[in-house]
Amino acid sequence: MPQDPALPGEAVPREGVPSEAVPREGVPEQDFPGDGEELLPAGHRVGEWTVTGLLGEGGWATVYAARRADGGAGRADDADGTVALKVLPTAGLAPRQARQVAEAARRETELGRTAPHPRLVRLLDTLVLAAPDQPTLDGAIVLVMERARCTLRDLLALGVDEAEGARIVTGICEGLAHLHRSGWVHTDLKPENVLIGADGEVRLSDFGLAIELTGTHGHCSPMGTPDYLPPERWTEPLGEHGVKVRTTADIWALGIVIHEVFAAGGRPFPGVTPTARSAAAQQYAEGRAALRLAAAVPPFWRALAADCLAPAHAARAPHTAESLLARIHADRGPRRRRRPRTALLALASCATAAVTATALWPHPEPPPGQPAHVRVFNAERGCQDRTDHDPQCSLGLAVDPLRPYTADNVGPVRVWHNDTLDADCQLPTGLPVINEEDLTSTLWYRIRLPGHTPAWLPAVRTRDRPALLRCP
Ligand SMILES: Nc1ncnc2c1ncn2[C@@H]1O[C@H](COP(=O)(O)OP(=O)(O)OP(=O)(O)O)[C@@H](O)[C@H]1O
Repeated sequence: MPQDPALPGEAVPREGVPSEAVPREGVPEQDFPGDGEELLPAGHRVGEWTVTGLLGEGGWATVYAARRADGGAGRADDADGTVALKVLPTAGLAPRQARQVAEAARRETELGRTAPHPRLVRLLDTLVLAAPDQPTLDGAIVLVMERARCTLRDLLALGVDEAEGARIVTGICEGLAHLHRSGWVHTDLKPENVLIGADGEVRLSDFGLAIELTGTHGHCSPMGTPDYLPPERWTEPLGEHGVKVRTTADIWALGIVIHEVFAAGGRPFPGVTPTARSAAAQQYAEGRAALRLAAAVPPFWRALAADCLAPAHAARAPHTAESLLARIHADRGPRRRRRPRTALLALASCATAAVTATALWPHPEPPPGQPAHVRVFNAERGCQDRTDHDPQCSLGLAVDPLRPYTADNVGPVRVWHNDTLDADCQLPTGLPVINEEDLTSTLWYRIRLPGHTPAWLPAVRTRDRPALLRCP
C-alpha cells in the first residue's frame, strides 16, 4: 500500500529526505506486529494451503507462495497447484490502521468478486486467520490469489525490448479499460503492482486502494505513491469523504509507466527523490516547465505517454484506456501483438534475476545458503571503464541496512565497479536505496570483509542475484 504523499495543497517538496534513501513506501508509522520476523514460516498451514516461501512484502502485506496441503493436483485457477497468500495482519494496529487494512481487503475482495478479468490477478479465496496462541497472526486477513511469476519492476530491471514493452503496455491498457468500464479506478498503478503471470501475460494487482465510481468520480483517502499521482491530486481539496479521484488519475500513472517501460525504468520528471519529481510534475502542470520525455521512448509510445501525461484532468479525459487501446491496435495490428521470443527469455529469468527486493522470487527448494560472490556495479558510466581506483568512483558499504545509505552510515572499506565480494546472506527488507538509474531496492547483501566486521551492499550496487538465505 502506498505512502501518504502530503496533505492536500502541500504542493512543495518536503525537505530532509537523504539523497539516496526514500521512506519505505507505505509503511505505517507503527510497524505491524512481527515485523522483522517471518510471519508464516515454510510449512505453516493456512486453510487448505501449506506455505512454501516468501514472495514479497509491501507496506501492509506480506505475500507467500503456498501449495495445496493435500498435495492434490491444481485446479484451473491455480494451474500448477501453487498460489500466493497475501497476509494482512491486523493485530496490534492502531484502530485507524486496522480499519484501513480491513477496508483494503474488502476492496480487493469486492473487485475480485464483481469484476474478474484475464488482465486482473485472480482472487481465489479470502480467509481470516484464527490463531489465539499467536497474537501477531490472530485476525490476519489472507487473500488467496493466483501466483504470478514476477513484477513489471523486476522485468524493467532486466531490460525490455520494444516488442515486449508494447505487449506489456497493451496488457495494462486492457486491464485498465476493463476496470474503468466496470466503474473502478485503480489509483495505485505502478510497475510493482503490474504482475507478470505464469503465462507471461500482464495481471494488474493490489486493489487495496481501488475506488468504485459514483457517476464520474469517487473519493479516496489522501494516499498514493507520489511518483504516480496526477498533479491535480496535490491541490484537490480534502472533503468529508476524501479526495476526488477519476479514471484520469490512472491514465496519468499509465503515462509514467509507459515512459518507464521504454526508457529502462527512467522517470519522465527529473529529480533524485519522489518528492522532487512530484514537484517537477507540478511545475510542468502549471506551465512552468516543458514535458521532456527520454529520447529512448519510440515515437508512437512517446505520443501515447504525452497524451496520458496531459497536465490537467480535462485535457487527459479524452484519452481513455479504451481509446488508447484502439490507437495501439490501429498502429500495431494483430500481427505485432504476438509474444516475441525475447519475452519468453526474459520471463524465464525474471524469476531469479529481479532487482526489486520486495519481489524476490523463492526458489522451489530452499536456497543452499552457501556464501556467494557478488560483483560490484557502479551505475555511473564514467566509472565503469576506470581501473585506477579513483576515489571519486569508489562506493561505500553500509554499516546498517536499516538506516539511510548516507555518509554517516558507511564503513571505512571502499569498493569499485567490478570488484568481487563475498556475500553470506540477504536482507530483503532493508531501507530502500535508489541508484543513479532510478532503480529502487530494499534488498541488501551482507558482505564478509577479511579483518573487518561484515558490511552491507545495497542490491542496486550489483547485478548479481545469488541464492542466499535470509540474514537472521
Ligand atoms: N499474486 C502474486 N504472486 C506473486 N507475487 C506477488 C503476488 N502479489 C503480490 N506479490 C509480491 O508481493 C509484493 C507485495 O504485494 P502487494 O503490493 O499486493 O502488497 P501491499 O502491502 O499492498 O504493497 P504496497 O505497499 O506496494 O502497496 C508485490 O510487490 C509482489 O512482489
